[in-house]
Amino acid sequence: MNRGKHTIAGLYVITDAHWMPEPGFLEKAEAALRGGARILQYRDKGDPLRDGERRRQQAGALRDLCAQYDALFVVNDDPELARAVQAPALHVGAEDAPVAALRDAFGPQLCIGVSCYASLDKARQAVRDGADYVAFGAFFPSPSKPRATRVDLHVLQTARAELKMPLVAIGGITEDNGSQLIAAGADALAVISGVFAPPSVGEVEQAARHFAALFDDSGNKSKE
Ligand SMILES: Cc1ncc(COP(=O)(O)OP(=O)(O)O)c(N)n1
Ligand SMILES: Cc1ncsc1CCOP(=O)(O)O
Ligand SMILES: [Mg+2]
Repeated sequence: MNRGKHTIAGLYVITDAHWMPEPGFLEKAEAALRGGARILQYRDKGDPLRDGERRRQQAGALRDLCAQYDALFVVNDDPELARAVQAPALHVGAEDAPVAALRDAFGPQLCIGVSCYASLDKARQAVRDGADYVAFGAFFPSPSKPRATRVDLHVLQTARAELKMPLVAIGGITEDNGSQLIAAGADALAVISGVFAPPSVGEVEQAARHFAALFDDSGNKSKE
């Protein structure tokens, strides 16, 4: 499905300050885009007030990078930051602003993604409230968020059968286990450590390339 000119499909990478320390943060992000990531989320768990300037700088740089690679840029959690850098997309979860209020405040142009964990009811509500995609997970143990709710594959299969909405899978996704999520109905795989844990930009690009190839092998789901 499209929001503007972007399709919610393919490799969806999420930044992480632990795996992407400065210096080198932007270089790793660009390596993932070079490797074929179609969506990039800026996820920074710093304090929006204390770290505001750094967050605006990093988000602005990532927005420009995504435009250069024709990838969708997503801000996590923070509607003010999304507005400040004119991000085309925002991702929210249970502790963040409600989708209906965001849709009212931002209008139809903003792409809004919603975390639904293991809950089909949350996904149904998100669809009613105007979400553009829903995310389920964690499907596997996550090195980046070890306490994340675990989700069974059948939740994704049921969502696929019921919802006419792009589905994103997240949590402990690797080059080895990703294809079963695509087979179960995921349109996009959201990945942190599987792409960004390797120390060098060359390895990050290579990891992204391997994830992106999972979509080519499964009927070109990443293409229109
Ligand atoms: C694509 C995607 N899916 C899920 C999440 C998790 O969102 P949330 O539950 O709000 O947790 P935090 O990421 O904010 O810690 C996500 N960010 N992206
Ligand atoms: C933000 C988030 N929400 C559920 S799992 C997760 C982290 C995913 O990171 P990784 O790909 O390293 O498991
Ligand atoms: Mg959140």
